[in-house]
Amino acid sequence: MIEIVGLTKVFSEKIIAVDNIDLKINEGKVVGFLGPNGAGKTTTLNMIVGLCKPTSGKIFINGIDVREEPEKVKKVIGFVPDEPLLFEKITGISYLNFICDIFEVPLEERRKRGGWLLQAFKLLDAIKDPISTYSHGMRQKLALISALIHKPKILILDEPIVGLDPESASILKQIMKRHASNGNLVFFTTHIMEIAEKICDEIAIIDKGKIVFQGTINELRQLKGDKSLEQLFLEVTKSENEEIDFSFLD
Ligand SMILES: Nc1ncnc2c1ncn2[C@@H]1O[C@H](COP(=O)(O)OP(=O)(O)OP(=O)(O)O)[C@@H](O)[C@H]1O
Repeated sequence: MIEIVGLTKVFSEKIIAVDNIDLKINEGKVVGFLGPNGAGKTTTLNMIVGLCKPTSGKIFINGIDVREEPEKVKKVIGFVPDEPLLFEKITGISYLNFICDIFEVPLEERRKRGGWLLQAFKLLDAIKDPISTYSHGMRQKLALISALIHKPKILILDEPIVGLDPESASILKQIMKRHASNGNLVFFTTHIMEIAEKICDEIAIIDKGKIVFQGTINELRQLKGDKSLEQLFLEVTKSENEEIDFSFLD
């Protein structure tokens, strides 16, 4: 479980990226984190995984305070940032082995699970090549495989589907759902409403650093009416664009 209490991140006097948010995310669920550009999604994820220090507030992973026992927490987390930084000079397989060593994945397990993941994401042929030769999508897939290889109880993904081809995107969505139904937790950001609608058990919406909704899409519809998720999102974040005069483009 992820429990966030009064979490705030202030970058400067003018930039309050995350403003006193509370969130509770339970295992067994795929939870989408939605919000306009600059709303505070990445900053929140970076604080959860310990890459960014909160100004105030607490984050608990399975009851453990992230700031007090960072190593213990990191062991149960699989994380893919929005722009994964991989070592360019080494091969994909060296990188994957390096990750397996850090997470102490047994040899048999890394062969089986790694082999399955590499095959599913069609990365087997390139795994012995240097990462510097990989396309953007291939890097994304290697980062995803690295995040999944140690069977993390908590999977945190920042815009994981952007950049993947349709087949890989479909496989990732199925893995996310399966991972959650196996009792794990998947928390991910997306701007694509169809993806949220298709795979999320719950969504949390952040706007200008504040949580404006958390619950199921059906609960949001009960509150705001039977509309498309895109329309509901625009209403909740007050970003409807009716005042824009598109005839300018004619
Ligand atoms: N290192 C930083 N220093 C200063 N300001 C930052 C820093 N990182 C993020 N911000 C600011 O914090 C706010 C939240 O940014 P964040 O990246 O968390 O948003 P986001 O919801 O992930 O946006 P997007 O959907 O565009 O990726 C923005 O105003 C951003 O400019």
